[in-house]
Amino acid sequence: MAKAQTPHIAILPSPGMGHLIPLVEFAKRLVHQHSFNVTFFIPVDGSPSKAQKSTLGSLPSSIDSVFLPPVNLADLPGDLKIETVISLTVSRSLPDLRDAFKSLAAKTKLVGLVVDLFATDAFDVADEFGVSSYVFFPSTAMALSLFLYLPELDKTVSCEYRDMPEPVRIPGCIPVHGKELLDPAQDRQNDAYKWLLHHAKRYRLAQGIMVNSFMDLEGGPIKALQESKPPVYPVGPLVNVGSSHEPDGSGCMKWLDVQHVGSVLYVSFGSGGTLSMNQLNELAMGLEMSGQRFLWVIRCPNDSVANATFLNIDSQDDPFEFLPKGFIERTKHKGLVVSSWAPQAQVLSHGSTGGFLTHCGWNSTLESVVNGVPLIAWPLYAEQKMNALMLTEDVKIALRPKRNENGLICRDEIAKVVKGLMEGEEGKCIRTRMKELKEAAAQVLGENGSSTRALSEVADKFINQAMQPSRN
Ligand SMILES: O=c1ccn([C@@H]2O[C@H](COP(=O)(O)OP(=O)(O)O[C@H]3O[C@H](CO)[C@@H](O)[C@H](O)[C@H]3O)[C@@H](O)[C@H]2O)c(=O)[nH]1
Repeated sequence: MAKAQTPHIAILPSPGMGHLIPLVEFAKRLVHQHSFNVTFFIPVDGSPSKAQKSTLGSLPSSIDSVFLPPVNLADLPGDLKIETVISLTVSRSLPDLRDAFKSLAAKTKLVGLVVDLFATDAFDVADEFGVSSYVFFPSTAMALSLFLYLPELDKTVSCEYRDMPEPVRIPGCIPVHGKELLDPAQDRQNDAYKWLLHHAKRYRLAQGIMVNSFMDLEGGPIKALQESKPPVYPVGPLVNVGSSHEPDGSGCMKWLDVQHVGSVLYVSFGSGGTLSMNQLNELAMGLEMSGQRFLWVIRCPNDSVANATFLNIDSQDDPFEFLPKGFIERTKHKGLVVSSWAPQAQVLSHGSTGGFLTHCGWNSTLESVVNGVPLIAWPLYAEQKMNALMLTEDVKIALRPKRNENGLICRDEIAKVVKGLMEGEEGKCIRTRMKELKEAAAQVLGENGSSTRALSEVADKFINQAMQPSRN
């Protein structure tokens, strides 16, 4: 049977909503602006989450999604770092990916595989089918610059990066102290670091790397990346824009509708962030003391890790039980607390939202940028400390509360920073800068904007591959 001629792209996201969401936006653009077909292959180690299913369930018919059979991780020790778990989930899915690739290649013109952060092992499968591999980097150009620089840093530095006396000079970026580098770079003996280095080295094998950022936001690292290989395409900000048809089960939107313009601080720690019991308590008290309106997405506390819900957002316990006694009653005229998940894209685009206290996940940051909402930076894990540094010191669109000597952010500090952002002079400057970036973001994504053009260049590369005689 003759093969359909529409070029087809396979996408393999690393596990985690923060990885899936920007890739879905990327896929929508490939389909709407360049008429490709796309199939997502999703590696999992259990049942897909509700959030994954609803994100993938609402896509246009030219974007298909296939959950690969769940891999078994039961033999692994329970204390593995998230980067190791993610990398092993992908590598153990490769036999199933190979089968899925084979059947897709038999019925379509497969012209490219796009993977993200920790899924470079899938390049081998693409190679077997003569398909080119690309990386979509869902985080900052700064983190990408570090990934590409890491093999050299690894060769030249013998101690732990956190013990280096001098800051690390990532090409094109502001200096970063070793202890602020992303989590898996904090312990070079740990498997998570070995995986990080493994993927970082393999990035050089890609035909191109798309990064979810743009010049006005990250000019320094983007310029540096464009001088290196493989070619880097700044295609961002690609963000979940939400849909007014999404159900408002938590009542967030209805509540926002009756608040004053720009008066509400949205508080959320992304798909995986959790606080310790003590920190949760201080945050509740700090929000109350600030006297500001807030919409808080709350999760059950976790005293040992800060990313407890990263791979499983569907919470079993009731997080409200962990709030200070009487908190909900005392703040009922000022705040709304919702459990586990809110329609964030809609919340950030609502006129009543005037600030965002965020863990600095890059999707959350970009969603705030496209809506012009100023930030309070509260990094927890992954590369979030690097993001917070860049947002406060370099781009200057965030305030950052200070931790005390025990690592806790206390209620007084929280109240001060929240007030500062919502009412103070420092908040005004940040708001102005955010508005400029919002306009710049709209421009780069416009018809002749730089990100639209960068995506067209990538699409041309895929089309060129489609013209080559098929090996699949
Ligand atoms: O209640 C919620 C919470 C989150 N989201 C959405 O989930 C995504 C969360 O993404 P992000 O802010 O990037 O956070 P994480 O899920 O924590 O993302 C992981 O992936 C990012 C991209 O690589 C990294 O920047 C982060 O550090 C890493 O933790 C965003 O689109 C949010 O809109 C919701 O819709 N509702």
